[in-house]
Amino acid sequence: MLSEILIATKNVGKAAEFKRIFGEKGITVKTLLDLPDVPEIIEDGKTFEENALKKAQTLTDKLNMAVLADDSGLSIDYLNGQPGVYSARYAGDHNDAANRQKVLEKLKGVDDTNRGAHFNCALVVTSPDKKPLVKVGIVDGRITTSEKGENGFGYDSIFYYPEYKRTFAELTQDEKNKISHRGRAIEKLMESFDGWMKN
Ligand SMILES: O=P(O)(O)OP(=O)(O)OP(=O)(O)OC[C@H]1O[C@@H](n2cnc3c(O)ncnc32)[C@H](O)[C@@H]1O
Ligand SMILES: [Mg+2]
Repeated sequence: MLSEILIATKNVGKAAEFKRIFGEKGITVKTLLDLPDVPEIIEDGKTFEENALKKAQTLTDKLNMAVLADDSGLSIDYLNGQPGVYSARYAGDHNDAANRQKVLEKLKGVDDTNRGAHFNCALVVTSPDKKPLVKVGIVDGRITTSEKGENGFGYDSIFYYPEYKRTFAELTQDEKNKISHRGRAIEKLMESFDGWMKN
């Protein structure tokens, strides 16, 4: 059984979600926030899967251990899938508040039926001499006209989840993890993880 995993992320919000989900399974999570000397990995892939693979494989090769990477983002129908893989840097530097404002600005005056959006998450685990394990998760919602809620991170306060009639930033961490793109991808990952590790 897995007892500790390194997650190739510097994102505090993601790290918190992974810690909670894996913690419940008795798995300790380390992230790049615990390893400040690891150099920046350039995310130049065209898909979430490509980027996640690059983040995980680079660290597996460097550290010779199993690594999980998450690449995720928001795809907006009205913007033909943007910001997509550019979600982190949509408004320039990685600035969550500026990114949200840019989305709200781009959708100004667009009616409710055309505000559909999706959070995507690609998870890749790599380990020395193994084929990578890849799982994806997606959740559908729509973009609000203003920010609502204080929880979560990134685009959560402008992502409305109709089933719960709240934005992701109005959900508790447990509510979000049950239905989020990341929560769904982790669930799928856990189903195959032990078998993959043994192979
Ligand atoms: O690459 P790492 O170090 O993991 O951290 P990052 O923040 O750069 O992460 P990504 O490259 O995957 O970019 C993801 C973007 O999508 C946003 N995002 C991803 N998951 C989210 C979630 O659950 N809620 C809100 N925003 C999310 C996040 O804020 C980033 O702007
Ligand atoms: Mg990134």
